[in-house]
Amino acid sequence: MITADHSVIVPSDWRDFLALTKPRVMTLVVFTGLCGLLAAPGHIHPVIGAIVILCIAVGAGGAAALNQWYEAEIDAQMKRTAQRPIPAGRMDKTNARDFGIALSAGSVMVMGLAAGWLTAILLAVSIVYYAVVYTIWLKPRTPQNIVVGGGAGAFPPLIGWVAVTQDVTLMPIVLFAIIFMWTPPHFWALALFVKTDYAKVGIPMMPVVAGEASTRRQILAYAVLLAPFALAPWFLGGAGLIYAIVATVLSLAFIALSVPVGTRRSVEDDAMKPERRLFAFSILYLFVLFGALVADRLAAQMGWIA
Ligand code: HEM
Ligand SMILES: CC(C)=CCC/C(C)=C/CC/C(C)=C/COP(=O)(O)OP(=O)(O)O
Repeated sequence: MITADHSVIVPSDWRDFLALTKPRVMTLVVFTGLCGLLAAPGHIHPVIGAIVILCIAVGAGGAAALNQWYEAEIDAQMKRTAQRPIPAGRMDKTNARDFGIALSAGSVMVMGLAAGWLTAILLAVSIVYYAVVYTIWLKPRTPQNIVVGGGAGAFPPLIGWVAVTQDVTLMPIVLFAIIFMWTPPHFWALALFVKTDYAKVGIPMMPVVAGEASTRRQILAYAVLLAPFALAPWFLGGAGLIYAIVATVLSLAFIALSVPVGTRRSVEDDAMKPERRLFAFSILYLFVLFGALVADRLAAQMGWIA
């Protein structure tokens, strides 16, 4: 097929549609949603629970497709993103947009019918937050884009929890806050080693606008601030000792890995090892922390701990 600007589109296959949903990033989104659902007090029918998680995955995937539809031109100019289906010429932009809308609308509808409309509204808010508020409004405008926009990725555990309880209480808000505080160090560590790409396309990421030194200090500050949020489920009585121990160890490790990143003055040619290490650990951190929340809850239910 030849498009209006005379570029040739090779027909897409299912792999391209899957790539539009950013499946690797969404594994953690879905995992935190599942943990929110499993850690919530109360009971949900396993089939409904499975539908809830599927809706989070499909909704997040739809939002990611809309993000790539909107950002196709800038993705084409960045090495990291140039091979995505639209910039690589394997997907027509309109198809990507329609796919994103279908997944987003479909997931919200099914969520509403299966788990209630409060849960569906939260899913809809998170989709609009990522695809519109973050992608269209914040990302091209302010270096605080991911601080505010990161809120979108913080919704899944709240959604999973509310699907069970049908109520927004303090615990799911704390889970939201953990991911909210985690996102800046997660992303800025990466932005430090892919900075030149963002600068090229005029995205005002923190290292480009405020400079490396300031970004590094902020990474360390958020890593320290994250610790009390990570421990909050325990001191609020929503999690027990297993969680407290894991959260303490993870928080100390996260701060320890942020110190060399945050205090670094001259960056010798070492391939940004501390930054890469911190980015990789950020992902492990969230998997293990949310996993510990569920393990703690299961252990309490089994009577293994008080
Ligand atoms: C606005 C906030 C965020 C931004 C800007 C961001 C950005 C990124 C980027 C650019 C990557 C590199 C991989 C890629 O190019 O796809 C990445 C990786 C990743 N992100 Fe984030 N992220 C954000 C929030 C989150 C959230 C909330 C989660 C999940 C809770 C998450 C989970 C992951 C995972 C699991 C990876 C590794 C994917 C892989 O192995 O390739 N991110 N993130
Ligand atoms: C349920 C629901 C809707 C969840 C939303 C999940 C969410 C907001 C995840 C954020 C993670 C993500 C893909 C960031 C990429 O940022 P980017 O798009 O700026 O990165 P890019 O430069 O790779 O395009």
